[in-house]
Amino acid sequence: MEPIEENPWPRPDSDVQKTNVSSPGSSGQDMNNAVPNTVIEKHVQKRIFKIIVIGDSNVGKTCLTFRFCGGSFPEKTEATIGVDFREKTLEVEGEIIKLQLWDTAGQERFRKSMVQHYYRNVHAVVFVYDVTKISSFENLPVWIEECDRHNLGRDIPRILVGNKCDVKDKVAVNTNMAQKFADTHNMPVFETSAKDDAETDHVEAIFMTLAHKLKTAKPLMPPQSYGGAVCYKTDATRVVSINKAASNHSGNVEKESCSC
Ligand SMILES: Nc1nc2c(ncn2[C@@H]2O[C@H](COP(=O)(O)OP(=O)(O)OP(=O)(O)O)[C@@H](O)[C@H]2O)c(=O)[nH]1
Repeated sequence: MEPIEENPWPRPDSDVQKTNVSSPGSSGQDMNNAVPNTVIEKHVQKRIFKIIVIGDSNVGKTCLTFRFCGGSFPEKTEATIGVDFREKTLEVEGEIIKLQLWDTAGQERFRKSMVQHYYRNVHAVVFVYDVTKISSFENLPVWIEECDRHNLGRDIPRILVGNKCDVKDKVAVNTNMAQKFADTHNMPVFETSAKDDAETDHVEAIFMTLAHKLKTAKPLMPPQSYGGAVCYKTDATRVVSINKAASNHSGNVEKESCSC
């Protein structure tokens, strides 16, 4: 028997719960009396938020995103070429949302042709510096400038993360400096370590803070698709219709996507 689809638009990013419903006493061998298993697929629509993670090479962008999405510190990393994607689905105040983290290359030579793509339809930005390397902190204005150059609205949530706090004897950027900079640029600052297992919850909390901001943020974007994912417009009307579909599984949500 064909699967019953409650939502006519299966999407690569949808959560699919498969429930096998079989009749008690049925046997796969007696096909006349058997009630074959029916697979009910429930596709839960969810909002996807694109977050770009930027900062100098070697500050730990890959490790931070890996820690958040994978729950561990990668044993070995190599310089990111272009961009890597990591995703995590979260429940925020009753709504299932997906954070799509774009781990961008810090090295100029690995960024060149990709930069336009990073900045398209961004919902939030994470600036990362290395607390043990002053130059990575001093370069932050360059990264902010790059955001401005690509017309990233000032209303888009931004956070600052000082990484590698586990290397306590080599701290070159103290908390006061970081806080002052963050205040000037109107964003919260977090100091953490992707490496230290004891900081796992803290890394999680940082991204959760962002997720909360995004959930309550004012709608900005038309629906877009990229990398196989579909991102929905976050205007109030849209949110209502997505939430409704998610809660009653009626599936009658207009699917929108575009190429960008
Ligand atoms: N001690 C310590 N080392 C870290 C931490 N995070 C990352 N590293 C190390 O820093 C180096 C660079 O980490 P990556 O995550 O690859 O840095 P990146 O910012 O993604 O670098 P690019 O891809 O070149 O932009 C690696 O050797 C990591 O093991 C941390 O919290 N503490």
